[in-house]
Amino acid sequence: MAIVLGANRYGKAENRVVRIYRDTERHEIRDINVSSALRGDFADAYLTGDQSKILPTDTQKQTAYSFSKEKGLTSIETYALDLGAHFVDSVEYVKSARIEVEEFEWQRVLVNGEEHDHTWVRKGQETRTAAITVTGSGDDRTNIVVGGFKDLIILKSTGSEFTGFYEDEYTLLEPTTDRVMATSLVAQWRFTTTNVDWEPTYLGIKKIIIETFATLHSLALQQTLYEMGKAVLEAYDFIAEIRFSAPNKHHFVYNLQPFGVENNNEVFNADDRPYGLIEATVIRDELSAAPEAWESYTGLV
Ligand SMILES: O=c1[nH]c(=O)c2[nH]c(=O)[nH]c2[nH]1
Repeated sequence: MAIVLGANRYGKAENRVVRIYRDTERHEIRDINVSSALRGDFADAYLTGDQSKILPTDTQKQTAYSFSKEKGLTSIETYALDLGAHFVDSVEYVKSARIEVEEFEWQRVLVNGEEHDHTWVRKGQETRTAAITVTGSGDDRTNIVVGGFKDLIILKSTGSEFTGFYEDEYTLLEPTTDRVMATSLVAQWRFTTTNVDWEPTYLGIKKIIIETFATLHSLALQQTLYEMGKAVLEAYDFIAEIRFSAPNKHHFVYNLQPFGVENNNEVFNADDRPYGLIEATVIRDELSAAPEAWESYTGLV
């Protein structure tokens, strides 16, 4: 019985294209995960290793990024149709193209009740957390409460820079005065009392953190964390300390120059790893530490 090549297709999976429309003060964002797969006259590549009919998956990737600017990314259906038609129409060996797109939705943050021009949180709620430690009884009773949240995904498309950093012989990073800054924020704060109106306090702290992220012209994620913590401690005298863990979700400007396409901070590759991980505690220095407050049991909180 003969052995033959059956169904086959190939392409580039999961290109993380972020397109910012920034022609006016009020930016728009489209954030997608796009994959392309081609079927056609590709048997030679499998059977003999002849690649002469193969449009590289790298080329498919470049096209996905460039089309977000050349054709625009205002609806994923049109974008996907444009991309698919391009592969089928321009490469004679391609008989069909499948384009799959996931779109991540973002919601504008409110600052003083008004929609912000260039800061969003990812749709889908963050997870609220609490960890308490009760020790002793009667007059010896202590209650330590830590509130917080995790997975608050927040992004600003301008108002962030990173310059003037220490450089050595391995430094390649170029300074930038205008970049996308995004993180999946974890924040935890320790209360000095249990006499707290928990619900409005949670909402109030979250609001301060989001508003500070949006409005502070950031010189680094480090500075943003400190200013967010400081603002929370200034607003709530019963918070002793706040801790942040913030992965720097890098958005690298995609190089479209080889295709003669201008990219003025409009098309980004949202890289998932490696990521910078910036952590900080902001604390009132007159208060004693409470190390047991931070001894995680599950690792979840
Ligand atoms: O806000 C930042 N802090 C850093 O420490 C850092 N390092 C880096 O490469 N990019 C950034 N961004």
